Amino acid sequence: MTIGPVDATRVPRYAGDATFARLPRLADVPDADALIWGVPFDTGVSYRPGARFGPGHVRQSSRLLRPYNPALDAEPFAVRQVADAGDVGVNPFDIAEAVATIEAAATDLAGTRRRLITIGGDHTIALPLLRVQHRRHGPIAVLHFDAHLDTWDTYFGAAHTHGTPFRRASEEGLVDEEHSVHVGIRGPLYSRLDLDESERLGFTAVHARDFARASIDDIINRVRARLADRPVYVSVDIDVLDPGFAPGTGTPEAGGLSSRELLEVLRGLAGLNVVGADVVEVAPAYDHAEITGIAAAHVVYELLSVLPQEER
Ligand SMILES: N=C(N)NCCCC(=O)O
Ligand SMILES: [Zn+2]
Ligand SMILES: [Zn+2]
Repeated sequence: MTIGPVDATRVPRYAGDATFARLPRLADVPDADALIWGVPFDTGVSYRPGARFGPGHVRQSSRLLRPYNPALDAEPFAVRQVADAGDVGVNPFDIAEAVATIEAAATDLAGTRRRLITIGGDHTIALPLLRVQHRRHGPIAVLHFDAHLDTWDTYFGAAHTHGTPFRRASEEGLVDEEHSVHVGIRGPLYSRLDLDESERLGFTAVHARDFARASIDDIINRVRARLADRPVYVSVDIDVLDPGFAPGTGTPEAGGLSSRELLEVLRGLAGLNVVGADVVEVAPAYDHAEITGIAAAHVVYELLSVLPQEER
């Protein structure tokens, strides 16, 4: 038996602590197979700040989630123990120190077998999270949902920013270069070389405009063929969604995915070896009516729903 969320038929959803989905805290369970935790860090942003408030906002927006997922016939909180591990305290004034702190905290939390779903924070945090996965699994098939490539080199000379984590990860050998893919890419680039560079670093791309022509099943097939049977890390930048579906983010780009499209592609990952995930770039100051927070909460819920069953 797992300890699940607070029962919403007994305690109204709006009452009490906002852990993710009203799940127990890590300290309140004997052990956990999967953890939701927050990394409130946004010193790596190039435009609108505020993703440091993402974890609290996504938790607040997750109060309405229910235990049964009909789309996958799944009970994500019953088949494994899921707990909320709270937030890590990171230095907002020193990016290198923050990256090291995140790596150490993720290593501790993951232990030898727990799967981590991390709520950001800006996209800088994907680098230390991928280092932890690489130590456990070797090169990782990265499934990266984003409007942006995030394979740029530096900003103002800074190597660790939210536009550069996947270049650093590829340079460090963390990325399985035969099995990684961006989904949702769109918008103006600095140069046509940006796309070539991203391919050289190991990423193919499903562009946002492909969703206008291909079916969701075609897209899922393309993604699954690329990921094959490798350990998969899923990094979801909420700006992969159209600004109409996710206004609360720092670098919005027109012409993105609908929430329905993103959730369907995530459901299409069932059966793959998803070893961990993050959901980043939720900046509540630009959100309205929790639109972005609710989308992010559902993304986390679908990710939990496709995690492989643990052997306990
Ligand atoms: N990772 C996110 N959300 N954005 C990267 C944008 C980098 C730029 O300002 O060109
Ligand atoms: Zn982005
Ligand atoms: Zn990003």
